[in-house]
Amino acid sequence: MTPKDLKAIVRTVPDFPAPGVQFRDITTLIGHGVGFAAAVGHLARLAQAAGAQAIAGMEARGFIFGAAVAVQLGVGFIPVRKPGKLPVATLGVDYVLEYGSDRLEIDPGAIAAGERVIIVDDLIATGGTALAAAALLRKAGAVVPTAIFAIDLPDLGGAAKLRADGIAVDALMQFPGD
Ligand SMILES: O=P(O)(O)OC[C@H]1O[C@H](OP(=O)(O)OP(=O)(O)O)[C@H](O)[C@@H]1O
Ligand SMILES: Nc1ncnc2[nH]cnc12
Repeated sequence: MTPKDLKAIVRTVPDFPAPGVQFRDITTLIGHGVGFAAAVGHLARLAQAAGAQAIAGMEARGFIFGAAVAVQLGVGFIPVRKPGKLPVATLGVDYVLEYGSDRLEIDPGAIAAGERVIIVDDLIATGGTALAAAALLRKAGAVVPTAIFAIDLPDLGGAAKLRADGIAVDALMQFPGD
């Protein structure tokens, strides 16, 4: 299936989780066996082209795509977690979302110095989550050249912010758009 076919499977839910937000829901995409496999295949090709030595994914939706991509490439997966979940001393950062704020944490021991880590997530909106993840991974010694998303919401400016921070951005589809 092409990225355009995949876009037709993503569900849009208006006014969730707050009035005015068009929620781009991947539940319908990952529930479609052929579509999910195709999405992971496209993301894995992009991550391989970026020279992935490891994949990092953000809890929770980033785990779905990131872990699948890591398995497909035969590289390790680094979980970027919501607060209080990791059983070791963590590196953490607070960040702002399209509809709230949160905190991300990683185990710094999960990253080898100079390792080329590619970020994979379901969606980029304001870029707050991906920038926070990149900052954490870099602090732990990783090189973060590229971030890859199933969905980009370019009007919210996240991809542009990542590029300004020196991170290449790839996505399978954009909303709104063709
Ligand atoms: O570019 P941003 O404005 O930071 O938004 C994108 C992030 O928002 C969503 O996660 P969310 O924090 O809603 O958590 P979830 O994966 O647990 O649903 C999505 O999965 C991205 O990680
Ligand atoms: N509009 C949106 N749809 C789905 N997930 C999101 N995360 C941040 N903004 C989002």
